[in-house]
Amino acid sequence: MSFRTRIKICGLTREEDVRATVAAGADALGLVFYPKSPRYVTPHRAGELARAVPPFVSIVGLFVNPTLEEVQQVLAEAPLTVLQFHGDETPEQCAAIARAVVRPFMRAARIGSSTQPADLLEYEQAYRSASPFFTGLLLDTLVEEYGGSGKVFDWSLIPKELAPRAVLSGGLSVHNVTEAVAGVRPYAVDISSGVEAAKGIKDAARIEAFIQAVRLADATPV
Ligand SMILES: O=C(O)c1ccccc1N[C@@H]1O[C@H](COP(=O)(O)O)[C@@H](O)[C@H]1O
Repeated sequence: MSFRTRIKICGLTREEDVRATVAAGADALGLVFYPKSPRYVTPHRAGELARAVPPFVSIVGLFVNPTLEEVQQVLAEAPLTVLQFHGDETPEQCAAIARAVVRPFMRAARIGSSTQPADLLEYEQAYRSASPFFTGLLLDTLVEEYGGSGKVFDWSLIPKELAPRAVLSGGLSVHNVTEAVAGVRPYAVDISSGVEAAKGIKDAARIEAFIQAVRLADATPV
């Protein structure tokens, strides 16, 4: 039996993109609450988009260095399943927010040329020991802006033991995701710019092709 890599499509801003993401078979969709992102949605808009999400599809709220009040404002309007911290949040800050709002969280690890595989295991351990609400690392590329860059990092830096519990992101697309999944075997993949027609505007055909490409890798023997 082959493993089914989980798939998150991030940065949705329109109902039609939510519907296309769900119809294509994604496990999760991401809403961005970082005001400087071209994919930013207000808490109210997030609530509207969430109405198009059926049961068993997770809604991930992406935050960059939020205050507890900002997260609470979103949760007052939109039923987020999981929080994604994608800034400079310490283990203690993530733990405090997650505990206060009673939500599991993922933490982005931004990987650059000087990152060592052991750094990632240490980083994961720091968040794991800080909170029972920590569910895993999301591996992204270190760039000047916080994320959504469409840039790939060196996947060989991912420790073999970390991959099955990590979310792989950063510059994924239909062109490289089969190789990424077959080579890294992550728990999940996450994509934003690679399935866009323009920033914040998703393309249904690209979402579908991306998911097919992941399933192709899932069917490839390890
Ligand atoms: O999407 C954004 O605008 C964004 C803003 C701030 C932090 C993270 C952001 N997106 C996340 O970045 C990674 C990689 O995205 P891409 O596929 O390379 O475009 C992904 O996890 C998004 O959720």
